[in-house]
Amino acid sequence: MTNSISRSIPVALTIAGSDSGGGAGIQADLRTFAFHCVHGTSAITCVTAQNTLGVTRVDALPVEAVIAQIEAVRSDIGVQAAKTGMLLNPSIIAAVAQQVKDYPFANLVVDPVMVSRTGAQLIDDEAIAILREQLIPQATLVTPNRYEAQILSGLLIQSLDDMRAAAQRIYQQVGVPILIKGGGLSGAARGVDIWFDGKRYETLKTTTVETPHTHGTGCTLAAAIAAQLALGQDLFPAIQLAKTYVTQALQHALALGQGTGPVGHFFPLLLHEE
Ligand SMILES: Nc1ncnc2c1ncn2[C@@H]1O[C@H](COP(=O)(O)OP(=O)(O)O)[C@@H](O)[C@H]1O
Ligand SMILES: Cc1ncc(COP(=O)(O)O)c(N)n1
Repeated sequence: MTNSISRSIPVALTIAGSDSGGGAGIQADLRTFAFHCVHGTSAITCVTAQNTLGVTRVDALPVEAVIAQIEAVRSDIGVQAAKTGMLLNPSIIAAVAQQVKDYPFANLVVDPVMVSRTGAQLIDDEAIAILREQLIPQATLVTPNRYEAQILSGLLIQSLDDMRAAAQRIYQQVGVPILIKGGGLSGAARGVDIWFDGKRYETLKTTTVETPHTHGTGCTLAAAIAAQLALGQDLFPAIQLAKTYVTQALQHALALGQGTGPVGHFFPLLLHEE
C-alpha cells in the first residue's frame, strides 16, 4: 500500500529576470503559476538588485546558461505554455528567439519588457529591434504596456482610441494578437486594456484599483494568461480570466517597502486576516 498520490499537472515556463524584492519577474510569475495550480518552471535571464524604490543593479546571465535552462525543462519536463519577460540584451533575445524557432512552444506569451512604469527605457534600441523582428512574430500573444506600445507603434498613446490605433499598427508589423495594457494611463482609462487580433477589438475593463502598490502587474497578467493557456483555455477567455486575477491581486496589494509595493498574488490566503 502506498500513501503517496502522483498526479499529472500542466507545466508553464517563465523566461525572465529575477527581482530580489519579490514583486515582479520570475518571483511574480512562479507565484502566479502556483495560484493557478500549474507547475512553474523557469529560465532566469538576469538578476536584478531591486526593491520597491527601483533597480540598483542588473547582471545578465551568459546566453548559454539561459538556453541550457530552457532546454533542460523542455527536453524532460515538457511545457504547455511559456512566457517571456525581461530578456535584457540583444544576444539573449536572439538566442531565445532561435530556440523558440527550433522548438516551438504550444503557447507563447511575450511580455515585451522594455520600459518601466515610470517611462524609463530598460533595454537598448538594438534589443528592441530584435524583439520586434525575431521574437514577437512567433508569439501567441504580445502584451506591451502603454510605453512599450508607443515604441512598437511609433504612436503617442493618451486614450483608448490611441491604444486601438497602436494595436492595429503593431498587428500590421508582427501579425500576432496583441493586448495593450492600460495601467499606465490616467483617469477612466487607467486599468483598461485593448485587445486586437487582426479582426476584432475588445475592451477589457474591470475596476480601477486606487492603490500605489502596482509592482509586478504586467508580469502577473502575462503569467496568468500563460497559466490559463497551459490549463487548456482558448486565448481570449484566458485573457479575461487573467485580467480578473490581476485585478483581485491589485485589490489585495501589499504595502511593503517605501515605494511601490507588489500585488497580492495569494490573496485568498490573506482574507482571513482582514
Ligand atoms: N490601478 C489599476 N487598476 C486596475 N487595473 C490595473 C491598474 N494598474 C494596472 N492594472 C492592470 O494590470 C495589468 C498590467 O498592466 P500595466 O500595469 O499597464 O503593465 P506593466 O506592469 O507592464 O506596465 C493590466 O491588465 C492593467 O489594466
Ligand atoms: C526582473 C523584472 N522583470 C520585469 C519587471 C517589470 O515589472 P512590471 O510587471 O511591474 O512591469 C521588473 N520590474 N523586474
